Order: sequence, then structure tokens, then C-alpha cells
Amino acid sequence: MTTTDDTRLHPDQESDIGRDLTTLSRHVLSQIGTHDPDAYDMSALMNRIGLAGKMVSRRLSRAGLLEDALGVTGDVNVQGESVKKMDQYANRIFVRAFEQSGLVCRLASEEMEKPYYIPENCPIGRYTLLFDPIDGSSNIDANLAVGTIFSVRQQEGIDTTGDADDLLQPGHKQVAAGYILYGSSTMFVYTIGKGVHSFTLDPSLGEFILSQENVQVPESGSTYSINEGNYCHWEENIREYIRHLHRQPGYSARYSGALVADFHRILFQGGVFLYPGMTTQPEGKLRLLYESAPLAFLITQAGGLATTGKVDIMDVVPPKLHARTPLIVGSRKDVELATSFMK
Ligand SMILES: O=C(COP(=O)(O)O)[C@@H](O)[C@H](O)[C@H](O)COP(=O)(O)O
Ligand SMILES: [Mg+2]
Ligand SMILES: [Mg+2]
Repeated sequence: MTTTDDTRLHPDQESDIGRDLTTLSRHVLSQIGTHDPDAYDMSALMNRIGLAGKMVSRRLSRAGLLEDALGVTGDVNVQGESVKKMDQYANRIFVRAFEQSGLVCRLASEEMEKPYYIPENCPIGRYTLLFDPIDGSSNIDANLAVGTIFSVRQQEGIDTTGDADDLLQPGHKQVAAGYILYGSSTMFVYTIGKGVHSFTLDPSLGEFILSQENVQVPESGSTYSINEGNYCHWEENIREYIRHLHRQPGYSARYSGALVADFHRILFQGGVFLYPGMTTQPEGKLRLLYESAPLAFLITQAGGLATTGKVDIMDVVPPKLHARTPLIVGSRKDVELATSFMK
């Protein structure tokens, strides 16, 4: 007679039992290390960003099957760029996620000319969420990677004019920042000033599960990421730097058309991303408050650098909500080499 060992588990079950199941909200709480109301608010805030990200991820994953997911709306946003249906959807999802949260008093995004106020949250909502709902939206219709970038700041002052002028402060004022990358898997990467941590969405659980703690960018890398189609519009010093890289053995160009995706590669594998100013557009393309500053916060927490070529991105004071700035970001040695050409 044969017997079965009821305590023995299938290999899939064994690996589930052995795995680390640290969720995003739990991780934020453990990072803060206290259990006061502020810690729970920050944890809930991150969880809410994660929830909105999951909804965007779900829609992207079925976009080709839905009637209203691909293509443009026909509107032009405050940046003068045509709005994609997914830009509008993601913007609305983030606003909806926070309307019912009691956590955030204002949201400012690439897709909204002025900050969006949630007056019922304002007496208690101390935070402002700044975000780029879909970064790299030209990739959407080609089924390529896109992202969401976010930054959290504490409201300073009463903001009686409703213009959110207190947001016009340097990147050091950020209390949290991160991004969601909608790639071959969906990842959530964040910092609250205590290192950089990455999570991967397990679609079967609907949860972001910790995949790497304390990410450190390599000191140098072999990738440079820049849109060389703009070569003719760069200043001569940038052209000279790129020609210098062309002569170095082992350097590869990688450019996906989505800042988040290119930044993610560099954060994990090293190298440098550049979106410099151009003769036609001296401040470049990227917006400081919800693109460059959050990525600068992340990279500095990971041991790298972010600069305009002249000053540290974290020190830049934006003159207006949607201000742009040149960006050079990545491994310390690669950024130093790039900036040495700009002196
Ligand atoms: O500015 C960006 C796009 O942001 P957006 O989709 O407008 O939120 C970046 O992701 C750039 O799209 C990306 O770096 C490619 O820019 P180009 O090289 O096409 O100008
Ligand atoms: Mg963007
Ligand atoms: Mg965008």
C-alpha cells in the first residue's frame, strides 16, 4: 500500500511560503519606524498612489481591446502638447483616488493648468501631490513602456490666492517622490528620504510586493540616453560631449522615448540620461516640479547625481508651476564627465 505525505507542498506553494511578502504600505510604515498618525498618513498616501497606478496598469494592459484607450482626445494641454486619452484617464484616476482619501489638499499635474483643490481635505490634508500622470505618452499607441512620476510636498502657509505659490521652492522640500513604470511588469519605486525601494506588481495578488530595498545606482555605467535627433539644436558643448562618448569603447546609446523607462534602466544598471537645453528651447523639455525634481530626489538617495549642467536639480527654484529645466541625471562619474564639458 502506498501512502501520501500530506505535509509535502507543490514547488509553487513552497516558493510562495518562502518569499518575502512585504507590501508597499507595510514597507512605508517600517521605513518611518513610528506608528503615529503621520506615518499612517504617508503609508496610506503611497498606497493610494499605488491604487491609481494599478488602475492605469490594468487599462494599459488591455488598451488595444478598449474603445477609448488609445489615440488623442483632440485637446491641447497647458504645455501645448496634444492630450492622449490615456493622459486624461490617468489624470482623472489620480484625482479620484485622492478625492475620497482625506490625505491630499491639492494635486498639480502636467495635464492641469492650475492645481486642483479638494477643499474638504484642506483642513486636515497637509500634502500636495505633484504628478505626471503618463510620462512618455507618445509610446502608448505603440505598446511601449510608459510611466507615472510623482512628488509629495507639504503645504506651507495658507495659500489664500489659490495659486499654490508655496510650491515654487527647491526639490529639497519634497517629502516623498517616485515613479510607476508600466513595462513588461509594473513597478513602483519610491523614496521618503530613507533610500530608494522598488516593488513589483503581482497581478494575481493585486499588490505591489517588495523586490529590491536600498537600490544604489552604480558609480558608472556604459549607457547614455539622449535624443540624438536633437543634435542640430544642441549647444556645441553637448555635441562635443556626445562625440567624445562615440569614441569611447563600450558605450551604448539607449533611448526609449519615456523618461521613466530610461531613468529606470540607469538607476538599476548605471549610466547617464540627458535632456539638455536647446538653441530653440534653452530650458529643454522636462518639467521641474513633477519630472526632474522627483527623479533628482530618487537618484541622490541612490548615490547618483542630477544637475542642469550648472546647478544641482535639487537646488533649482521654479519660477512657475510648469517650469522646465535641462536635466542630466545618473551615475556619479557619468554625470561628472558630462558636466565637465559644460564648464
Ligand atoms: O518629456 C517627456 C514626455 O513626457 P510626457 O509624455 O509629456 O509626460 C519624456 O518622457 C520624453 O518624452 C522623452 O524623454 C522623449 O522625449 P523626446 O526625445 O521625444 O523629446
Ligand atoms: Mg513626462
Ligand atoms: Mg505626461
